[in-house]
Amino acid sequence: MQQPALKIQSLNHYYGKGVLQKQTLLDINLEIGAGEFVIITGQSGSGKTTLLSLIGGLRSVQSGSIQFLGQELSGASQQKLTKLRRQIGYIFQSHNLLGFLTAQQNVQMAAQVNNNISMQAARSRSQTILQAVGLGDRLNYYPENLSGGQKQRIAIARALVNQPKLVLADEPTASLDSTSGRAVVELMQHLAQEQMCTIVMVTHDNRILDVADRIIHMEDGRLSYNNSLTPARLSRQFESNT
Ligand SMILES: Nc1ncnc2c1ncn2[C@@H]1O[C@H](COP(=O)(O)OP(=O)(O)OP(=O)(O)O)[C@@H](O)[C@H]1O
Repeated sequence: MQQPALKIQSLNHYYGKGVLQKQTLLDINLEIGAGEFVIITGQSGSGKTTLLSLIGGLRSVQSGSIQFLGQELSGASQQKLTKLRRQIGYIFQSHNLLGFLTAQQNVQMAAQVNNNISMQAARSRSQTILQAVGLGDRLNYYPENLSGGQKQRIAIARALVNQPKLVLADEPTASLDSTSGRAVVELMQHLAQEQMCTIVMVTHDNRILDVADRIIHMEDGRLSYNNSLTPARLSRQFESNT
């Protein structure tokens, strides 16, 4: 069987110390396949962002195990975590673009930070990916002159420019109207399929759930159900069988 992109076993997480300690994640067990698009839903405070940040190597694993492409995150050195993070693209609700850089410079900088590639190659790669997200005519625009949906598309381009194996997205459509939100997730779905990239997305946005292969629900720090047959998965299975 193909190695899963993510394998999470007996994961627990706590905030605070002593009598103030509070358990936020309880015995999470989960496998996510390569190229799978998984959406995590759940009420505010149920632990979604904590889980995402642990998967992304942005927090230390306290108890249990997370394997990303067979590599253990628990107890990993900073050097190893930095290397693993380079294979992950992050997209957050606030796109965190740098206002003094153009669309193209924002993406190019990500390409240059993560790779030992020439400035020329980084420029060309950032132009190509911005064209792919439909912003070929906005390369030299500053974020303040672009719409929310366009800024989020730059954030997607930035997350995907290094062809990561995994994209983690936390509420990427929260600040968008429904049309732009839908366009943004469909674009992620499309690009990720092209690059065989796994996506784990946290969202409260019920209008976009159908793009996922699997929807995972969290409740009070636990996975409460694991629905594996979404319409997107059924149609992908159908396409691969025909
Ligand atoms: N840095 C922190 N220190 C202490 N407690 C925290 C910290 N971050 C989160 N928590 C608590 O852990 C629990 C889970 O938070 P988390 O942000 O993971 O939930 P969430 O499901 O992503 O919520 P939301 O949908 O509101 O973003 C909450 O009770 C929260 O108050």
